[in-house]
Amino acid sequence: MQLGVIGLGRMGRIVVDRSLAAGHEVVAFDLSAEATAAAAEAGATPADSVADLCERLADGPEPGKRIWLMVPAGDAVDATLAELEPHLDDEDVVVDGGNSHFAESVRRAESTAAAYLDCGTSGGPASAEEGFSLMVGGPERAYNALVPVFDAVATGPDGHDRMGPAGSGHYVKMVHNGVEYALMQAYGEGFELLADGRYDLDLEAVARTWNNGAVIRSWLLELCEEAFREEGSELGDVADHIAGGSTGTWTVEEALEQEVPVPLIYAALAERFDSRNEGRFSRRLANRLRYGFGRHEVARE
Ligand SMILES: NC(=O)C1=CN([C@@H]2O[C@H](COP(=O)(O)OP(=O)(O)OC[C@H]3O[C@@H](n4cnc5c(N)ncnc54)[C@H](O)[C@@H]3O)[C@@H](O)[C@H]2O)C=CC1
Ligand SMILES: O=C(CO)[C@H](O)[C@H](O)COP(=O)(O)O
Repeated sequence: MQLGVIGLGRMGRIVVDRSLAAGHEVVAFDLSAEATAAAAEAGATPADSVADLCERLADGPEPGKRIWLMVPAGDAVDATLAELEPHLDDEDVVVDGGNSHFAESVRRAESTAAAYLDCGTSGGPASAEEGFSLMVGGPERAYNALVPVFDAVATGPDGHDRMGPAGSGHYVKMVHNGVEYALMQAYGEGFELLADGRYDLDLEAVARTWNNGAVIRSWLLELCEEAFREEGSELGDVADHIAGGSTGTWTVEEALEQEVPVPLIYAALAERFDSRNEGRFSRRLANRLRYGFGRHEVARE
């Protein structure tokens, strides 16, 4: 099958490489000429613009174009779709494999001439070898048409499925990320207690032991083991600062709208925000208020 891939960064390159390895033909484009050249070296046909990519796909053996977007979520997706639109018709399928907000995906699906698949992608760059987990939303016909590509990009046939109509793929991925936040927070709290608790522990050994048969074994726990192995039990100079947070924010916003309690996910998100604050105002105020009501000493910087 012939596939166009737009966006050849950490994730898009894996889509290219795994598709090529499965025998698909790939036409690749990135705003970065170096990224496009690197994909060409790996065996893809380079395109020098979105229009050029569409022309090269139009020459393909199967009717209709299949185009996978792996650009940053937000404006880049709309900008790419705006360039694609004059070249699209209802035989074409566009996949957005990035972390787009599900409501944006519904809007995009309604406004493009092509069949639109919103595809939540999990596994990250570490999945280059094994393949991703793909959560796909959109028309069944388009999903079925892309199955050979999904088989290649995912871990295999069990690594992808159609979740439901437009938006549902990115909706499931959004919730997946909320769960990811909560799991990271739970492991973080447990290891913090072990690090600051009664025993002088080798946390890599703890994580390794847990990863071998324990109820709480998981890939995230394997990544904890790797982090302690590479940084040490004290985590070396790793900063007390967590970036990102958009997908967790969306999960909490949606939970509020649906009136579903997600206190663990919210707590993990709040920890992220807190990590970016030096000297939390609320804590400073509480410090001062204890003097107000109890004449307790005010700690000062
Ligand atoms: N890195 C990760 O662990 C994961 C990332 N994602 C999502 O996948 C998407 C891509 O992420 P990454 O590959 O990590 O980002 P990246 O920053 O490594 O790569 C993005 C690529 O898109 C290119 N690009 C940007 N705007 C473009 C445009 N208008 N036309 C053509 N190319 C353009 C950039 O030059 C860059 O090469 C994002 O939505 C991200 O949230 C999803 C799951 C995991
Ligand atoms: O989707 C992911 C993992 O599943 C990506 O790593 C994503 O970039 C995480 O973003 P954030 O931590 O800012 O929500």
